[in-house]
Amino acid sequence: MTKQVKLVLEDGTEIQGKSFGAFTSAAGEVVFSTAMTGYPENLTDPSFKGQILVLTYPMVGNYGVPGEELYEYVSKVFESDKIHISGLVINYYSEEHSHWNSAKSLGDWLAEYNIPGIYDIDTRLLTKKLREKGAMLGKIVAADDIEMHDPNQDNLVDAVSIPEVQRYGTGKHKIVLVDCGTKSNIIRCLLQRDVELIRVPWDYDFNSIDYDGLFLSNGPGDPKTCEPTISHLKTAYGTEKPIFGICLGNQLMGLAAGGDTFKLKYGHRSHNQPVLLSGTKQCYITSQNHGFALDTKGLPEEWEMLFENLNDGTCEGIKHKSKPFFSVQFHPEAAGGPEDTEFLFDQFLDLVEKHKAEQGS
Ligand SMILES: NC(=O)CC[C@H](N)C(=O)O
Repeated sequence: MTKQVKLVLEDGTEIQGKSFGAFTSAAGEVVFSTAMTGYPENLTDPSFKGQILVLTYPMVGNYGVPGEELYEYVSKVFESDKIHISGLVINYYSEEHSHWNSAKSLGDWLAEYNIPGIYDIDTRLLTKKLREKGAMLGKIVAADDIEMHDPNQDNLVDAVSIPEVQRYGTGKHKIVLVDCGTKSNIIRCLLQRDVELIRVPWDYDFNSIDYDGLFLSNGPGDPKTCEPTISHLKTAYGTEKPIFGICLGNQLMGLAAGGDTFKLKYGHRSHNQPVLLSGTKQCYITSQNHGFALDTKGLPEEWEMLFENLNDGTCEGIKHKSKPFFSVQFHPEAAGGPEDTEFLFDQFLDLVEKHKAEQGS
């Protein structure tokens, strides 16, 4: 028999729903995503660590969850090796699942990782509330009540990064990937481009490595908790070697440059965020998942805005005016989709190639 559970928000709202996945209580920050597909990718994206995810798309679970498959060293289908959300809130849970690569149901997959799901919730009404009041703390309450918990107080990046250096691939460009909670598709996108990859923990001093290019990954929580990474990045800015950052990586690059970050009211989480390339009329549709943004006002002269969000005018990327350093707030690797901005990986590797040619190496 289906068990009753409730969703409780910090403003006192209580909504009754039905349990699927694990029948357990969980607390976190309640955020919404308007993406229509991609729950296997989203649930395993380490940037969602500590968050209870509300999906506005009304029917969820109907294409099941794929079986694990490897792409060289990392998962081919998921964005990491486990589910990172704290809980899932949906409207209609499809008990039936059918797809060519479906191996299990969404409910069974959540239960495997002891993550609660709640369905029969009017997720669009809930989203309107979150848009009005902003992202809120909340909890899914099963048998036992628990305390609210603000994940942004924790060092979430440390919880999802790797404990020690890992090396992948044998390409001609040596790229250091600073793992603040990297999505697997960043690794796949780099390995498809003639790269030897050195994946290092978030607080590792990568300046001790003789790399050709530096890559800053996405990751969960408040970027200001990444003090060691910001400090190492400041040292890397003293060189001319190419640097590329994505999402949390963009925020860290901005902070290291002297800028500031702030929390957005309810964040950008969807697969259809329009961004404008500065100085052009070229708009790209991008995949996004972030709750903080970079404030460009405080950025020094040598830096400029690279992309702007056309919904709310926030910064979607920055670049250095003379050195090969750039970063984007959206996800060019974009699993699951759209892949329109994947060319940015090629631009990064072109900068690496050019810099090496200039150095005669
Ligand atoms: N996807 C990400 O890297 C998210 C970055 C940061 N944790 C934010 O929410 O803004």
